[in-house]
Amino acid sequence: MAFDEAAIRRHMLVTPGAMAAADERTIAGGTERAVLIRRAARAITRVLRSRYAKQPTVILCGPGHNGADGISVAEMLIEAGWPVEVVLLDENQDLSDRLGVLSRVRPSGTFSPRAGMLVIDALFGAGLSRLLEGEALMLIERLELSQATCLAIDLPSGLDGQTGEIRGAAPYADATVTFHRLKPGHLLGHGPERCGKVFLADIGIEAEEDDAGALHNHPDLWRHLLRPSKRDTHKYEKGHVTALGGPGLKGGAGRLAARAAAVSGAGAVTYLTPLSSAEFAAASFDAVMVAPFHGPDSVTDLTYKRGGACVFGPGMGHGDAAKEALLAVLETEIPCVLDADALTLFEKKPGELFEKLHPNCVLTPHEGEFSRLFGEMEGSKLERACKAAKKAGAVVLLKGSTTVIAGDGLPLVNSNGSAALATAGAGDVLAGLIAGFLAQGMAAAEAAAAGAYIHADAASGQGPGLEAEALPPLIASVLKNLVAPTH
Ligand SMILES: NC(=O)C1=CN([C@@H]2O[C@H](COP(=O)(O)OP(=O)(O)OC[C@H]3O[C@@H](n4cnc5c(N)ncnc54)[C@H](O)[C@@H]3O)[C@@H](O)[C@H]2O)[C@@H](O)CC1
Ligand SMILES: Nc1ncnc2c1ncn2[C@@H]1O[C@H](COP(=O)(O)OP(=O)(O)O)[C@@H](O)[C@H]1O
Ligand SMILES: [K+]
Repeated sequence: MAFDEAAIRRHMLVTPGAMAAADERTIAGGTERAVLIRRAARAITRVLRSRYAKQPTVILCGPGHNGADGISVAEMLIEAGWPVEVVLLDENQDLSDRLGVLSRVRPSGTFSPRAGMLVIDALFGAGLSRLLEGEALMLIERLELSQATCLAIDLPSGLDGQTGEIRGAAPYADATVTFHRLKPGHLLGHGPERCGKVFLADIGIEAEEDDAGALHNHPDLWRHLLRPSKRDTHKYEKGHVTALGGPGLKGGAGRLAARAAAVSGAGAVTYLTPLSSAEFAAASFDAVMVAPFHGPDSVTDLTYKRGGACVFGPGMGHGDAAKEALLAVLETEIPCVLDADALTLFEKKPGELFEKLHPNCVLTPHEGEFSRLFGEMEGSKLERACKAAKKAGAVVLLKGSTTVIAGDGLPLVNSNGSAALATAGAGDVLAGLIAGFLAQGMAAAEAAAAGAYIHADAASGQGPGLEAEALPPLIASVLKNLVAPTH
C-alpha cells in the first residue's frame, strides 16, 4: 500500500535547486522566461490587490529573477495608478527599456519602512546562496524591524528555501506568494513565522515526480487507505491494538494511547498493565479491554493470538520487564509504535534498540527524546529526521509545531498543527492513533502520515483549554469525514 501517485505530484515540496531546474526545463520546452515572469507578477498583483488597499508601496528588487518579478509587478502597479517607489540592490541595473519603472527608482539609503507602508520584498527568492551582508542586509534588517506590511515574492529574502533557516536576516512577511509548489523552507524552521499567509500560484511549470524533495502531508496522499468497513465485518478483521501501560501514577499516558487506538477504526484494543494497577485501569475503561502484564510472554502471547499492532512507551515506565517485552515483540516484527519511555529506555545504548527495529516500526520522538536517542545532529529538521530513520531502520516521526515523517521513501512535512496541541498527553494520543492505523494494515510511513494529520486536524479550531482527553472524540469525527461512506 502506498501514497496516491497523482497526489504525490500535487503535494510535493520542491527544493530551490529543483525549482530552478523545473523553470529551465519549462523554458527549454518553449515557454519564454519573460512569460513566466509576467505570470508570476500577475499572480502577485492579484494577491496584492485583493489583500491591501492602495497605499504607498516600495518594491525592493534584487539582481536575479526574483528582482525581475518585482520590476514586472512595479510596471503593473504603476499602470494601475499605485503610488510605487522602487529600490534596486544593484543601482547600476539597466532599466532603459522600462522607463516607467526607472522614473520611480529611489536610492537605497532612503528606504525607511514604517507602518502604513507596503513593502514588496523581491530581493532574493530561490536563488539565495549566501548570508545577507552589506546593502542587502541593511535593507532587510530595516524591514525586519519595521511595522511596514511586507508581501514577499517566493520567499522572504534571507529565509533559506531548503531549510527554513535565516541567513543573516529575514522580514516577517504578512503574506508570501510562491510558484508551482511550496518549498521546504516555507514549512520548516523559521518559515511559518516569517512567511505569513502563503499563496501558491500556478505559472505553468510541469510537475515531474523527480522534482519532489519531500511531500506536504495531505489526506489526498493516504485517504484511499482508510477503507470503510464491509457490511458484515468482524471486529478482529479491523485490527487489534495492544498497548503496554506501566505501574503507578503515570498510567494516564498509556490509557490515552489506548483510547486513541480505540477511535482509530481498529476493532479492539487491549491495555496491558501490571496487576497492581489493572483494577484501576479496568475502572477507567469500558470498551478497551484490560489484562495483567506479568512479563514479556503476556505481550507476545496476546500479539500472536490477536495480531495487529502494539504501542509502547506512554506511561510504560523504565522497568526491565517492559524493556524485555518490547525487545521480544520487536523480534516478532509485528508493527509497533515506540514513544516516550520506549525511546528513553535506550538513551544510553541506542544501538541495542536500532539492532531490533524493523521497517514496520514508527518512532515518535519530540526534540528532547530525539536528541537523547540520536545525539545532536546537524541540518534542518527534515534532514535530521531522514538521517535518524536511516540509522534506526524504521520510520521516524519527529514532533513539533511542524512535524516531519521520514522512512524509506520521500519524507513528509506535516504543517496543520496548532498550539492547542502543546498540552500534556497530546503525544500519547498520537502514538495510539498511529498504532490503530498500523493494526488496520497501513504501512508505517502511511500510518504515521495519517496519524499526524488527523491528530492535528482534530485540534484545529480548539483553543488553549484543550485537554488531551478531549482529542479522541474529535479524532473520531475527523475520521468519519475522511472515510468514504459505506454502500
Ligand atoms: N527562473 C525563472 O525563469 C523564474 C524565476 N522566478 C523567480 O526568480 C527567482 C529565482 O531567480 P534566481 O535564480 O535568479 O535567484 P534570485 O533572484 O532569488 O537570487 C539570485 C541572485 O541573487 C544573488 N544573491 C544570492 N544570494 C545573495 C546574497 N546573500 N547577497 C547578495 N546577492 C545574493 C545571486 O548572485 C543572483 O544574482 C524565484 O524565487 C522566483 O521569484 C519566477 O519569476 C518564475 C520564472
Ligand atoms: N505549538 C504546537 N503546534 C502544533 N503542534 C504541536 C505544538 N506543540 C506540540 N504539538 C504537537 O502535540 C504533540 C505533543 O507531543 P509530546 O511532546 O510527546 O507531548 P506529551 O508527551 O505530553 O504527550 C505532538 O504531536 C506535537 O507535534
Ligand atoms: K523575496
